[in-house]
Amino acid sequence: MVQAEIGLIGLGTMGSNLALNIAEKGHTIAVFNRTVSRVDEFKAQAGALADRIIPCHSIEELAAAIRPPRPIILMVVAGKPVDDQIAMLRKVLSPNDIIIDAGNADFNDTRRRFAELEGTGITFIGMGVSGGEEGARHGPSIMVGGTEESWHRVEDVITAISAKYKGEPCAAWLGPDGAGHFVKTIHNGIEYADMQMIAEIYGVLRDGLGMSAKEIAPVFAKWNEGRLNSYLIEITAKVLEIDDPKTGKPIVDVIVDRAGQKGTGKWSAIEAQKLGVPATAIEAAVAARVISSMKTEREAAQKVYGPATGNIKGDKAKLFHDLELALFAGKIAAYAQGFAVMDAASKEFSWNIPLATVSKIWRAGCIIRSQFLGTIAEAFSKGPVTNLLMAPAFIEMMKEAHPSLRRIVAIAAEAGLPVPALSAALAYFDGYRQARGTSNLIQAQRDFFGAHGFERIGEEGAHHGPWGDYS
Ligand SMILES: NC(=O)C1=CN([C@@H]2O[C@H](COP(=O)(O)OP(=O)(O)OC[C@H]3O[C@@H](n4cnc5c(N)ncnc54)[C@H](OP(=O)(O)O)[C@@H]3O)[C@@H](O)[C@H]2O)C=CC1
Ligand SMILES: O=C(CO)[C@H](O)[C@H](O)COP(=O)(O)O
Repeated sequence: MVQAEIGLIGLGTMGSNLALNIAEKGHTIAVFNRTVSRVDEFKAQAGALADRIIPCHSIEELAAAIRPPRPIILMVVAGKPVDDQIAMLRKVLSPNDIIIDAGNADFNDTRRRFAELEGTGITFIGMGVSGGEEGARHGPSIMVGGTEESWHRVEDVITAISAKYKGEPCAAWLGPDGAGHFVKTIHNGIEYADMQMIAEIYGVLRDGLGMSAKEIAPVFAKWNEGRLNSYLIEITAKVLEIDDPKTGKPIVDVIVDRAGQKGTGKWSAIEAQKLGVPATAIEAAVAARVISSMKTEREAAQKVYGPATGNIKGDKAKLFHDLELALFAGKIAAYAQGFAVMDAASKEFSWNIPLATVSKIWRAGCIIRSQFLGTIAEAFSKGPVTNLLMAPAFIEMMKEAHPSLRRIVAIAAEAGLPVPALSAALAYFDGYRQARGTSNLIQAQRDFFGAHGFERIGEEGAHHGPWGDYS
């Protein structure tokens, strides 16, 4: 009987494409899916690659079809399904076999799974995969967490299936236990911020300037040729061009303005808060998706307060230039936040995440791939970076772009158009570059009502204010 070199459980969007990608790279792969009928259907649709696919109708059959030590990829919905599959696998696997959770997992779950599998002889890898359907099929960006030894055991196949940036594989070992899934989570947090800021600019163009989807599409297409060049800007231009076959209207105009979310954005915001790192653009993007889901309440509130005034006036050429730079400045702030969160987590969990490598493996394959990530990679390659806002290349870019961000946030506020992620990015930048902020007043308030104490300028130790006569 032909023995597969690798196995995969979960033939959904990502799993089926990843399995085809693996088969295409010359590996025989055994596959299993909860809904068992999908397994034969998948082989039947695999065309020329079908010979390298072994369909398995039970977990026992899957284990028997793979040559030990067995590497098995899980590509199922996050949470309990992953635990259920691991529990099933534990009954049929042997010491030295490797379970690779390639879904989007909460890194806290990944850490727990590492602990639960310790001592069983089974190796566990938590692996983030990004690139959507197309990436999984032809080359995703892959973020691996686990022991370095376990990485070397799967390195050949993982690098073979990954995207390549100028020949370099977009796959890397990023540290032990939850490091890979943490980095994938923050990738998605940044993805949320990127997408939200693009949507906010679209809102200014649509509701502030009254432009149609067809008129907005070339604006993004043009921006894609410059500093904003990225997969998300590219697909935004494409999406805005496409018509709905049912109505003939632009497809975006028939889609309900309620965004879904599966958890990674929220996990990013939660972990940033836990680590004490401001990730306000990411948080704003998560909150914006939540507000978007409150459609009925929003409709009622618009009746009470009226719609945004919109109707932005002024020099169009100057406005478009400001919009492009505002998006760029917001992007710099959001990435600065995301990388700061990863840096803090790396220190907190002693992961030693190579941030230069992270930016390098995000240059191709993943959803946030962009020209900009090349500049980030260069900044990290030159040495430690406290915050991207302080890296020389970014100082220049931010100096040029932040006045535009300021103007766009002001114009949008005046017109009543919500730009929460761009506003958060601007406030973060303004807070970060302000040598004397306003927390002296907060310290005074805290000491007044709770005797919490404060530091005095130029003096050591804790101090209290002369509140006695006033309280
Ligand atoms: N779609 C994307 O762009 C990306 C997704 N991911 C992540 O990849 C993973 C898979 O996503 P995707 O392929 O999009 O999802 P799909 O919904 O297309 O497929 C989900 C898969 O999970 C299986 N599954 C669901 N519930 C269970 C369960 N209780 N027990 C066993 N198997 C179960 C499904 O089996 P069945 O056929 O029986 O329902 C199916 O094979 C997720 O973690 C997702 O977050 C990561 C990067 C990109
Ligand atoms: O990981 C991904 C992309 O990188 C997935 O597409 C994920 O589902 C996106 O998150 P959400 O569904 O919450 O928008």
